[in-house]
Amino acid sequence: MQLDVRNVCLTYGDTPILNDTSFTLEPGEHALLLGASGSGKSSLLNIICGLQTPLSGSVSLGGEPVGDAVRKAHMGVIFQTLRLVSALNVRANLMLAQKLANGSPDGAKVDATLDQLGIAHRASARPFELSQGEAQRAAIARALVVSPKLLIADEPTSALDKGNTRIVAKMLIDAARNAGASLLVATHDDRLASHFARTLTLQDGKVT
Ligand SMILES: Nc1ncnc2c1ncn2[C@@H]1O[C@H](COP(=O)(O)OP(=O)(O)OP(=O)(O)O)[C@@H](O)[C@H]1O
Repeated sequence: MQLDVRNVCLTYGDTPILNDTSFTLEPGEHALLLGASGSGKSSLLNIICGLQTPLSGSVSLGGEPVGDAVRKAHMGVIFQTLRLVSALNVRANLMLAQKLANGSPDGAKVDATLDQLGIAHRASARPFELSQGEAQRAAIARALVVSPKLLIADEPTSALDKGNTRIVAKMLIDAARNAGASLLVATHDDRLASHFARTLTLQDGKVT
């Protein structure tokens, strides 16, 4: 599904954050969204997910305007703070994501995804019992079990050292490729650029 970001503007109060920003991401394409801290990456991802409304402009996925329904049906999102549900173990977090996406949990897919990401042995653990790396992989698994057409990750490697940064970047790229999903990863970490064929830069409110 093509992601189409069209002439998006956003301000917080009088402060301009996004200034007539446009780009497209083709089906299956992988891109890095690079920008300094505070440049507006998370705000732009929130708008792309339909969690935040821009001042003007539009975002569509596969020709449909984004919103709750499109996000739940077609997007897997890995938030900067992961946002795993602390009352549920890892496996139940993934099942819940499937229920919210299309109402029908698929235990076999959940188990296969945990296995693929190397955390099947932590399926019964609650989020606070996980290491940072395990929690990150659990969040990636949760984004993947809904069979997304677009996988979005916000600063997925901010807490990681160089070795683990490379591992997580490769994990996201492989996972998106296996799922046939497009991938958009936002980061201020330009070390990730070497892993991506395309880099979008967010600067002064514009993506270039
Ligand atoms: N809800 C909000 N109300 C007012 N200002 C906000 C709000 N959310 C973000 N901002 C401000 O807008 C700017 C862009 O924030 P945003 O989180 O989108 O940037 P970012 O590029 O993701 O930053 P980081 O890499 O540090 O996470 C920052 O100056 C931030 O303080």
